[in-house]
Amino acid sequence: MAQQTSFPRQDIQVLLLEGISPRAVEAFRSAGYTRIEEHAKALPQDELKRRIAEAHIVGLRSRTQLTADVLAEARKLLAVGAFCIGTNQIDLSAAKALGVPVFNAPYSNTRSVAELVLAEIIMLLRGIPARNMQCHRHGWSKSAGGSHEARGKTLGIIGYGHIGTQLGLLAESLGMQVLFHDIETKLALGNARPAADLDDLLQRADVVSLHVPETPATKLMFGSVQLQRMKPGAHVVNASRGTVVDIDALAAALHSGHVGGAAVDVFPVEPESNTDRFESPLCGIDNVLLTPHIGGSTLEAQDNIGLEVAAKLLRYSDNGSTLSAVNFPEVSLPEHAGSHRLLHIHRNVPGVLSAINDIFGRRGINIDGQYLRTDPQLGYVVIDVAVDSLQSNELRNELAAIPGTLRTRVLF
Ligand SMILES: NC(=O)C1=CN([C@@H]2O[C@H](COP(=O)(O)OP(=O)(O)OC[C@H]3O[C@@H](n4cnc5c(N)ncnc54)[C@H](O)[C@@H]3O)[C@@H](O)[C@H]2O)C=CC1
Ligand SMILES: O=C(O)CCC(=O)C(=O)O
Repeated sequence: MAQQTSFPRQDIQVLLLEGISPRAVEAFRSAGYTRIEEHAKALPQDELKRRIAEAHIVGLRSRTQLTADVLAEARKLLAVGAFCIGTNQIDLSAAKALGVPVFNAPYSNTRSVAELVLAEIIMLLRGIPARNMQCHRHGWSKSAGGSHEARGKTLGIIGYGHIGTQLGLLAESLGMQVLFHDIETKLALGNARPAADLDDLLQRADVVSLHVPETPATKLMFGSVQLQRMKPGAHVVNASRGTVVDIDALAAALHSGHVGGAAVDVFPVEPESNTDRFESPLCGIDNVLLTPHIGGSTLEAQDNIGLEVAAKLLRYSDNGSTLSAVNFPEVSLPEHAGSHRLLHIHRNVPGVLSAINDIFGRRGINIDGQYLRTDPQLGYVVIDVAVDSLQSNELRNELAAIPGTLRTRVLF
């Protein structure tokens, strides 16, 4: 049976996990949403299943694993907000098959990551991680050995998207030469140049920085073969995803001295909470800067993300708009003052649209506005009609009975 979910805002349960910015909470409250449950960290999977069963809107960051298994429990779920850039922690296809759009913040922490990486590049080129450790151990090694200016060095960026391009511009302002490699053809900003291929980049870069998403193609894309192709003594930065780099191979290349240093923010296995122990083969290697997945963790970025993703969730919940959803046909909708708005999400099979229109035709109801977007799997139809609440509920019941329907909703 298709899900039917239409109710007042104060009945909508919002579940916010992983310490999402108070700006998001304020946004929900000022829009009239009062049932907001906040958690400072990710929930264990069993607890998550119990909590998500009650939730209409879920907000998470990178730790919560929204698997198909968990989503199967989410019977009331309307939408998911990833309060970050990456959405690899969410089974997007499973969410889509349930008729649940997922929204994220594709730019709000871009600058924070780029700034951190830029700082790390300077630190690595100066050999600061090891010198810092020596001083902590009461050592003193005042020497220029292995210490270099960033000016004139070559930065190789793998994944020239939002973060990669920002980083490239910042690095150029230091006088670095920027080379990049991407699977897509990208407009080179500033004086950046595309490398002939990944090997070409690896052979020429003094620092290699990874900025690709986690996909099947990027999993372990950076292993012993790629590390060996790097210039001896060159540095590696990974602030993308922990699965992209073979961390054991990186540890071996650091121990052998072939890689000069590394800065790593993301790990194949990350602690679930700040009280859990962090383990990595990179622990204890002096010339490695380790950070606890905080590339995007600045107050500025978190506030911006809180506002951006909350606004997208509210717009979908109040207005039906799916603009910038990452797994859903995108519909940008006007306001619907004076009419009831019926939302119909269905599997994209033949006959659904004519079945929808038949319902209104049979009842002699004039449609004020109709919006339709489909992709190969899913159809999303929005219908504005000037009817009363009784009629809109009857219409919704009829719409929900159409074969292939996933979810229906009425917005008043
Ligand atoms: N450490 C942290 O706290 C943060 C980490 N991230 C990670 O950084 C990643 C990149 O973020 P954005 O730049 O905003 O993403 P983006 O989507 O703008 O850029 C990614 C680029 O990688 C390219 N790409 C994809 N597969 C590739 C491959 N196999 N080889 C070469 N290039 C490939 C894409 O074509 C695209 O240009 C995110 O997906 C996320 O996983 C993002 C924000 C914060
Ligand atoms: O801040 C977070 O929890 C995750 C940041 C991140 O990795 C992302 O935005 O993709």
